[in-house]
Amino acid sequence: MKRGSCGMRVSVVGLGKLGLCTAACFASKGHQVIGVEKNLEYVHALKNKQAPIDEEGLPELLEQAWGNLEITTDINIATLHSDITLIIVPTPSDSDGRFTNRFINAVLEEIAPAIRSKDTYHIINVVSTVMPGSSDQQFIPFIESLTGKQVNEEFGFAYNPEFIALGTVIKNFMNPDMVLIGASDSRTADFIKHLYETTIDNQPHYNVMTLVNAEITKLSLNCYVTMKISFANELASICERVNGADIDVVTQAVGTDSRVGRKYLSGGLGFAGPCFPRDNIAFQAFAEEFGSEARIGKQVVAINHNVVDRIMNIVRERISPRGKVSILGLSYKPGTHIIEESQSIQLAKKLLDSGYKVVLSDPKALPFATKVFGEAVEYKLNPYECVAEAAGVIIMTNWPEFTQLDWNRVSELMLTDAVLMDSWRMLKDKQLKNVQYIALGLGRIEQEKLKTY
Ligand SMILES: NC(=O)C1=CN([C@@H]2O[C@H](COP(=O)(O)OP(=O)(O)OC[C@H]3O[C@@H](n4cnc5c(N)ncnc54)[C@H](O)[C@@H]3O)[C@@H](O)[C@H]2O)C=CC1
Ligand SMILES: O=C(O)[C@H]1O[C@H](OP(=O)(O)OP(=O)(O)OC[C@H]2O[C@@H](n3ccc(=O)[nH]c3=O)[C@H](O)[C@@H]2O)[C@H](O)[C@@H](O)[C@@H]1O
Repeated sequence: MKRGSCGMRVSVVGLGKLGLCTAACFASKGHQVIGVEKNLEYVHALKNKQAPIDEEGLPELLEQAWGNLEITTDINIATLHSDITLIIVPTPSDSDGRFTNRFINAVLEEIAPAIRSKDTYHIINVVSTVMPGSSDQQFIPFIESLTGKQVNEEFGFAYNPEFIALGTVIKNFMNPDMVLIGASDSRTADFIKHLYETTIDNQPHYNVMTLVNAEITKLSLNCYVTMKISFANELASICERVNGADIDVVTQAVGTDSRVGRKYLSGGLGFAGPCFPRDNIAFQAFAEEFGSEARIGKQVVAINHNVVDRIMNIVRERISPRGKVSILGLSYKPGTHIIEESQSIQLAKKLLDSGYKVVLSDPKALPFATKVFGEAVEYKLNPYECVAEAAGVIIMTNWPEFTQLDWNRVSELMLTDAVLMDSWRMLKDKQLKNVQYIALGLGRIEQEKLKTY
């Protein structure tokens, strides 16, 4: 990177799934970015112009970014040669469900000497998801004590979380619905707003507010979206009991009302992954800390857990114990290998506990599943091998690869009159022979119609 070129001077600490994409987005639009990472494997790959993580569009974006993107392990240099530091390190959940700030605090300790020595106004911008109250009660007093400097006099502080989903990180970053800026003062807020205005491709809402309101907003939005998912899943469980009912017809119509919206309203497996489940638990812990109770949140989580129980009930009703059950899809959503909180993994555990023989297939997640199950289950990359001689096949993750399978061949490979369960109704328009087809969210008459289609 040529120092002194135009653009704002930005350092990004933590070049993981979110941080690397963020650094590359800013650099690709001409900002001078210094990325700091402590994982030496990542640093080595990046210095060799390789992306160490798998994210759609990242290699191409890095090609545009390299001229403005420097990679280092030296946080001191990065802070000295930038005007704003974005902190995007993990905030794992503690056993009480609260996010821990220990990695952020470690970064604050590391950048403090450089901030202390600077005679310019430096902005510290936390992007990681944190518990409400963290900025005012912990981070700002901590920085003041480490640097001897006064917030809003000699440094600015911001909380500026992203609303992006894995697999679409770059697209979401460049085209957000909103940019959320919690800031200690207007100078800090204006700086960050300008940084986004000169980077992103659309004109989103800029929601500028106090730090604590931004912290609450981040968690609230994720909890609201999961509430929509659980609403759809509860509706799906009701539709299943009603002759002729079809969850998709209902949710698609409900979603056309602009007060509701169609996104995240598909009845299906429910939410999983590294963000939504833990955000709900953290929101409950936050409410309880302030003497309140997140009553809706508790139900959202309970309904989410119930999806696997609904599937297990159908398995127990229709497949005798010791029968072979094949699970198609293990990752928490298509396009990723991540199995954190995945309902497929929970289902496989319950099947094993109930004495079924379990075979797993997934385009990307098998190596990660082996760490969970060892030799207790069978693994088949080829879905046709996975379903052979199965008394039950359950489609869990909605990988497009599964829709494209030859389903006549699948049903021939399965035992005669075996159970085929479809969590996302991917096969509802297909002609299926010799199987008991059961789709979550479809009432009984609807299922019969499909069988004789
Ligand atoms: N991944 C996502 O799509 C989203 C993540 N978030 C939040 O962003 C934060 C980061 O998440 P991810 O990027 O997924 O985590 P990640 O684990 O993929 O990346 C974090 C990176 O920070 C590095 N790191 C930790 N301490 C460091 C230090 N002192 N100096 C330099 N590097 C350091 C780690 O080595 C790692 O590469 C979390 O709070 C997460 O909840 C929020 C929205 C979306
Ligand atoms: O705070 C975070 O870290 C991020 O968490 C989620 O991102 P992510 O977990 O990557 O994935 P999503 O694509 O949103 O999917 C989450 C889960 O919801 C499920 N889902 C989604 C949509 C739906 O209608 N139903 C449903 O069950 C998916 O199957 C998946 O398990 C949010 O979508 C991001 O806005 C947020 O920034």
